[in-house]
Amino acid sequence: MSDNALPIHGWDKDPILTVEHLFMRFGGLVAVNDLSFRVGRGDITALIGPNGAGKTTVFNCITGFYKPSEGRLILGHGRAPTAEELDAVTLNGERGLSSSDAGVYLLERMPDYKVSGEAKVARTFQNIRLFSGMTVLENLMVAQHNALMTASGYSLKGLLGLPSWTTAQKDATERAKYWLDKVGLTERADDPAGDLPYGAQRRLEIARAMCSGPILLCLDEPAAGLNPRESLELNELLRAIRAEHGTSILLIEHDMSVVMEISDHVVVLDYGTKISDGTPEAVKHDPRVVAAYLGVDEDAVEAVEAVLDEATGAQS
Ligand SMILES: Nc1ncnc2c1ncn2[C@@H]1O[C@H](COP(=O)(O)OP(=O)(O)OP(=O)(O)O)[C@@H](O)[C@H]1O
Repeated sequence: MSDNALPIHGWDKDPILTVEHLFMRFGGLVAVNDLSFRVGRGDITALIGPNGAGKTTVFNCITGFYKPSEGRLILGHGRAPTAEELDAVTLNGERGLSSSDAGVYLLERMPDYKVSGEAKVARTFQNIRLFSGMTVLENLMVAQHNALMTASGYSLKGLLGLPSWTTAQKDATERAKYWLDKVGLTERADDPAGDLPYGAQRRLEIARAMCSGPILLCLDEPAAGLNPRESLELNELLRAIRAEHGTSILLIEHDMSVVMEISDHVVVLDYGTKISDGTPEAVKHDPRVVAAYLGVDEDAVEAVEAVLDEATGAQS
């Protein structure tokens, strides 16, 4: 490579998700403005930016809660789709195309339940959305409701107690127990989810998302409201999900220490427009990023400067 050549990043070589020219308009407000970026397969990618930058709107477009005004959202199962496969799906008006070793899905054409069920993209929300009156274990079983309904032939096989149904039910229970253990909540399995402390509810939300077997996990501010010890545990959990399950992770996060600590790739938005895209190291030294945060308020200025100083000090 010559000195002038730009490095080729993993997210460019093997993207699991490619966001192309995404626009989202609410009346006259352009919340997302011609946004393009890639999420690398097996990477932890952070989407950051000041309040109101458009991060949650991007998540809502990716996960089928909003239909984008314009743009293409390409998800590749197994490997990045070839140009021919992509053209075939785009031109024939289909939502997706799958073969034995790969699949390509155009998420902007899919409703939310198909984004989770078929494209295998799971998400958590900025405000916790558990079924607080149900037990911790029941929350994880409900997450697998669609798969269980399919296995039960929409009740008939379940009523008859056919083997395919009993096996599916056993698998769902095992999966729920596995994730309870992973997030350290086995002891609380029979307690109402609403009785858990805040940090445990956040972990349960991640466990619930993982029970649907996603290939891409989208987390909206997973560290919000966590104390420093819980933040460290969250970092470990996300690393384990990536390492042991190969799940790619896209997260929105305001906590810069979490972002800089665990991300492979950071994309920065301001007023709906991408202002920076690169490694955490490159992004944190990008003057456009610092300026965007400095433009928010004094608390943000101090927070950004403190993280920059700490990160720079740690390296020198
Ligand atoms: N359903 C909606 N209708 C109208 N405007 C909306 C809607 N959803 C979001 N917006 C607007 O779009 C812009 C981006 O909002 P969004 O919630 O995506 O930002 P954000 O970066 O996630 O902010 P935060 O960090 O505060 O959560 C804001 O101006 C917001 O008011």
